[in-house]
This record gives sequence, C-alpha cells and structure tokens, in this order.
Amino acid sequence: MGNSCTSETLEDKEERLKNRRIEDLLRKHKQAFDHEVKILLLGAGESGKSTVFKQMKLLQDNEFDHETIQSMKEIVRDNIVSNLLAILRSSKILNVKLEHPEEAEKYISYKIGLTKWTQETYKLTKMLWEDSGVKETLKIDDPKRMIGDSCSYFFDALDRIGEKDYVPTNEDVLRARVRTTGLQEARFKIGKFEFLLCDVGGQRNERRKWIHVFDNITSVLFCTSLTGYSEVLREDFNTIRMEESMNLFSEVCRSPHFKKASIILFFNKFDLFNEKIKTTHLNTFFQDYQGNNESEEAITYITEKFLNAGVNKFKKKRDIFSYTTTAVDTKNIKYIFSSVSNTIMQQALEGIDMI
Ligand SMILES: Nc1nc2c(ncn2[C@@H]2O[C@H](COP(=O)(O)OP(=O)(O)OP(=O)(O)O)[C@@H](O)[C@H]2O)c(=O)[nH]1
Ligand SMILES: [Mg+2]
Repeated sequence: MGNSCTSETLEDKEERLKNRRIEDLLRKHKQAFDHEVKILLLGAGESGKSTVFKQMKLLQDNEFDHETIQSMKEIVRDNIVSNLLAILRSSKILNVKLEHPEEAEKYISYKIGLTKWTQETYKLTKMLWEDSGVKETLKIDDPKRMIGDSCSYFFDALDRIGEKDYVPTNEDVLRARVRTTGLQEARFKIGKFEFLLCDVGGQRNERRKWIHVFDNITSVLFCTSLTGYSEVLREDFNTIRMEESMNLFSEVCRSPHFKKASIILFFNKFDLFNEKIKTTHLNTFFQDYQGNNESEEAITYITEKFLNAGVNKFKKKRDIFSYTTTAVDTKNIKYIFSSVSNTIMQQALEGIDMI
C-alpha cells in the first residue's frame, strides 16, 4: 500500500536496514569480533567532550549519581561567580557605566573557588546581574572575554540556584563547566553493543596526556565548537578557537595511532551558533567566507574546511562522518548516538575485513 501506511521516514528506514546488516555480520562473525569498542573523545578545550560524556552516562543510567549531583552544587555557584566576574572586568575595560559601581568593586575582589556562597553573595549577584550596564556589556561581542556558554542559563535560574536547599537538576549538571584534567572512562551499552568511552582534557597542557589512551582505538569522536569562530583560546589570546580546532583535527587525522580508527566529527553548540551567527559575521574572522549571516550556509563552509583538513599522512582524504550537535540536549545526543554507534560498528567490521 505504498508509504502512506507507515510513519517511518526514509532516514529511519536506512538506519533500520543498516542495523540489520550489522547484526547479520556480527552473528556471522561472532568469534572474530571480540575486542572492545573503544571510543576516544578528542577536541580542544570547551568543545563539549565532557558534556557528551555526561550525556552518555545519563542515557545509560537515567540519572546522575548522588555524589555527582552534590559536587555540582558548589561548581554551579562557582560558575556563576566566575562568569559575573568576567563580565564586570569586561565592563571596566570597555568603559561601560554600571548602576552599582561600588558593589561591582566589591564583587571583583571575590576569589573563584574560595568564595563561600552566602545570602550576601546571592543578593549581590542578583543585583549586579540585573544592572543595565552588565546587560549592555554582555551584548558587546568581545573575543577575549571568557564568559562560559551556560552563563545566561544559570543566571536565568539564579533564584532557584540561590536557595539554601538547592539541588542541581540533570540539566544543571550538563550545563556546569569543569575543565577536565586527566582521563575519565565509562562503559555503556547501546542495543547489543558495548562501548568504552574515554574523555580527556582538551586545553593545550592537557593534550600531552592523550598519548596514554591511544591504544586500540576503534573510533575518534572529535568535538569542535561552532561558536569558536569568533573566540580566542583561554590559554592563548592570539589564536582563534576554530583555527586551533582545525589544526588539531588535521593532526588527529594524520596520526598513525588513528590509522584504522573511524573518525566522527561533532560540530557542537549548534544552539548557540544559531543565535550568534545572526549578529557576529563569520567573514570578520574567516575572510574567505562569502556567504550570508545564516547558519546553514556558514556550517557548509565550516564543514568543508574541516573535511579538507581531514587528510591522512599521504594527503589522502579520510572518510569522516560529521554531525551537527547540541551536546546539552539529551534528546539530540540520544538520536545522534544511535546513528553514530551504527557507523562505528560498520567501520570496525570493515576494518577487520568483513564487509
Ligand atoms: N549551550 C550549549 N552549551 C554547551 C554545548 N556543549 C557544551 N556546552 C557547555 O560548554 C561548556 C564546556 O563544555 P565541556 O563539555 O566541559 O568541554 P570540554 O571539551 O570537556 O572541555 P575540556 O575538559 O577543557 O577539554 C560547558 O558549560 C557545557 O555545558 C552545547 O551544545 N550547547
Ligand atoms: Mg572536559
């Protein structure tokens, strides 16, 4: 009766057929495919690796463990203080007039990580967040201002977060920013497949540790932040984040360690990019971009740049599977990962000469 009696889309159908093909192959070659599927999350600092890692844990267990939630309480409040400090310092540099300059001076003396969250901290934070000068400063796009991606989200929830018996929600945990140092690992299952997911720190000084996790990698999941086109690195104000990410991606694709690994590329922070591109033109930072201030055209250009950078050591283009993602959105990551896991398995099977 044709397509009218089913709601299955063409993409769903392709995915289902791909799934079945992999299952048939796995059944047929059960013995041969006995090694662990190891996925390594790579990418520069703040590209979203740990957020993807947290999502996978959440999707596996349906909730974060008590210890994680408790530890996030202080981290979320610390994120709020450090974001407001960054805005206040920026307003000074940009000469933006504040309604509460004395309170701002007091706030600037706060030490991130050492400031105990009291009723006074909450009141001062709220007063300054509502200051028209703070709002004006936020509107000015300054590549050197280190304001976290979750700044507006946390400030919008300030009353809830300020309460004495505040307990972080799942979304708060996903939005909290903690720089990764060292390595975190988690095992999880998608359908019939078992995966080991490894998360490492992406800032320059952390990358020296990457070599320790390079053995037997089935797949590299490389995260890059779409909003990085107009931001400089925290560790080097002279380098644009997207340029750094592209160079890093090129190194990863050329590395002999990942010769056999499949390469998955996440163009992350799509939600923020979609907003940013309307006011901050890509052409200001990438002068060869001739397109409009519009996300689809801009992403096509960025994708092309990354795919061109993704060559092996013989300068031959590698097969790269790219996705546009919003890592803080659980539904989005769940959807994307079911497709990613199939791609990874298919590539792994091809790698052991089965397809
Ligand atoms: N709005 C939004 N925020 C995101 C997205 N992905 C990540 N973030 C936020 O960006 C910040 C940095 O993300 P992380 O996952 O810690 O980045 P990372 O790559 O692990 O960084 P390092 O550990 O320093 O290498 C966190 O506050 C996340 O909540 C996204 O798609 N959208
Ligand atoms: Mg991290």
